[in-house]
Amino acid sequence: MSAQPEQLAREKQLAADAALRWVRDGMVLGLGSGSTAACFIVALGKAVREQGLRVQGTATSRASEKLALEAGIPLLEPRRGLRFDLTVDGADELDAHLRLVKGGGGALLREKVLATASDYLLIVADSSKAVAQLGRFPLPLEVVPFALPWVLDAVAALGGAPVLRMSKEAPAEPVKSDQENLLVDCHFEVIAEPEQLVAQLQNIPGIVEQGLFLGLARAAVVAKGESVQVLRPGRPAAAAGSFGELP
Ligand SMILES: O=C[C@H](O)[C@H](O)[C@H](O)COP(=O)(O)O
Repeated sequence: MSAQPEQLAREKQLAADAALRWVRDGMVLGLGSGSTAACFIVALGKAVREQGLRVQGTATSRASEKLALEAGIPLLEPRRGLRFDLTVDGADELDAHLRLVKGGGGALLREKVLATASDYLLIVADSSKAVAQLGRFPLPLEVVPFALPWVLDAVAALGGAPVLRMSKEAPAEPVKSDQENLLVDCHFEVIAEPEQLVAQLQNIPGIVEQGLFLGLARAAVVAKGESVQVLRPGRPAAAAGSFGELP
């Protein structure tokens, strides 16, 4: 039976709180997007305000930037040479190799930029995100508006049943990313060969970024019920309390 929304909310909080163990004084952090990353930003802000933790960060979305400012976390603008000791971010799906599907909240481009500029990407997730095989969650793409018709044709030819993401508040309007691009959700159902799919998507002009994150995550903190596990690519899960190597 799948977990109830209240249980998943509790698991997000547990994973986010556990992720604080990766943070060290003086770190430069990438701040992820979505509801689980939001729990982390709030918890981090509390540590900054109440325990004098000194960190700086850059956010992967306007929403996370606003949240971080409200939480009292000093923010850094993008600049040449800026790297992150640690980025903490959520995921829509993760497998045993810590291959990820991201972008359910539309922040995949900035998320991939920061993940790539980070020495350590830590994923925080509730139990619903850990899957045996990627693909049930529709794969998000960020697409330049002019290229949309051809991108839809090309993704359909790959078997991805593309759907333009529409606004929930204004159903006639497409969702725009922070870069004013469109978002397309591709229903593959099963992504058997993620590396091959990435290569195919990278060949389609007009796709600014796609939501498969391969070889980027170093660890994932996944909460299930009241227990928290740490997953590392291809290695057995470690229980909370034996967090193993830190960044
Ligand atoms: O674009 C959004 C991000 O990739 C999120 O990290 C992802 O959608 C997971 O979000 P949530 O923690 O709300 O499930």
